Amino acid sequence: MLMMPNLKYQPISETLSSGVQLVQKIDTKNSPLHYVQLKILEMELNSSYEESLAKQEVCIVALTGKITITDFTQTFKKIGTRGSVFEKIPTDSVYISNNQTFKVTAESKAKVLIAYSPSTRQLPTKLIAAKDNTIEYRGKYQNKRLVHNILPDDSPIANSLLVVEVYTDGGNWSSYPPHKHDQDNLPTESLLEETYYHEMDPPQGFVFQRVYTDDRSIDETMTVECGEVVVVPKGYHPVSVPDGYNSYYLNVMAGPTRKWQFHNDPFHEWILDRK
Ligand SMILES: O=C(O)C[C@@H](O)[C@H](O)C(=O)CO
Repeated sequence: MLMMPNLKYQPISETLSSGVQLVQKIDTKNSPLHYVQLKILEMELNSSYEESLAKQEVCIVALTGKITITDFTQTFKKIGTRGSVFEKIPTDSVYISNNQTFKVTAESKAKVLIAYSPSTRQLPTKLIAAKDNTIEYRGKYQNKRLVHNILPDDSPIANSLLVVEVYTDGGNWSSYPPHKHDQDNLPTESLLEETYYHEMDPPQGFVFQRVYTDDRSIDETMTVECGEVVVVPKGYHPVSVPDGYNSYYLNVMAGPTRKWQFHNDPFHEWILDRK
């Protein structure tokens, strides 16, 4: 019998050092993913987190609060723009390439997301300022969403990582109509694994996320609560948001080629053609 992989991760609470809590950790050991890894840290004022990278690049996102990030050559002081992700304004991030050491220091209470992907080609460290995020309004009817592109596939900053924030208001659907990107078959489709870090406003809210493949070897419909992560090793991955609650999620994607070329589920693609 085929075992369905674990796709949903509840928050954890692991003290890494004084004032630094690890609240999410997705890696190749606890998930079915090979290209995407993730850590989320909750940091108290003046606490710090240091890590030496091997063959991985990172994108460090100041989800909330102010932080200083250094790779010990360049330092980006007091970056981060918001007290809550639901202020719906872009934030600052920093890209750091493989084989480097970085340190994050909290200049206020802060929540920090670190996205990882395998990398062996050194690239310059870069600040991805809030003002450099491209903002997109996608969809119509109950399929509207707001997108902040932090590391889109036309950005030359990273080797593999793609990072995007998506806001979906109550009563709407996003990552919809359902699409997938699990075939390394460009220009038709790219292979990108994906993670969803979810928050809801107000925080007692929930969303539904389905992950399914054409052959239904994966077909999971999950109730997802604030702070949880859903991983998408393959398959379609739509999200629906109940009335009264607004949804935020941050997607990290990576795969063998840094191109987001998705394939819509042909049964539901007609949704796009409505007048
Ligand atoms: O447009 C959306 O609804 C967001 C999705 O595209 C999301 O970023 C994703 O599924 C990427 O594959």
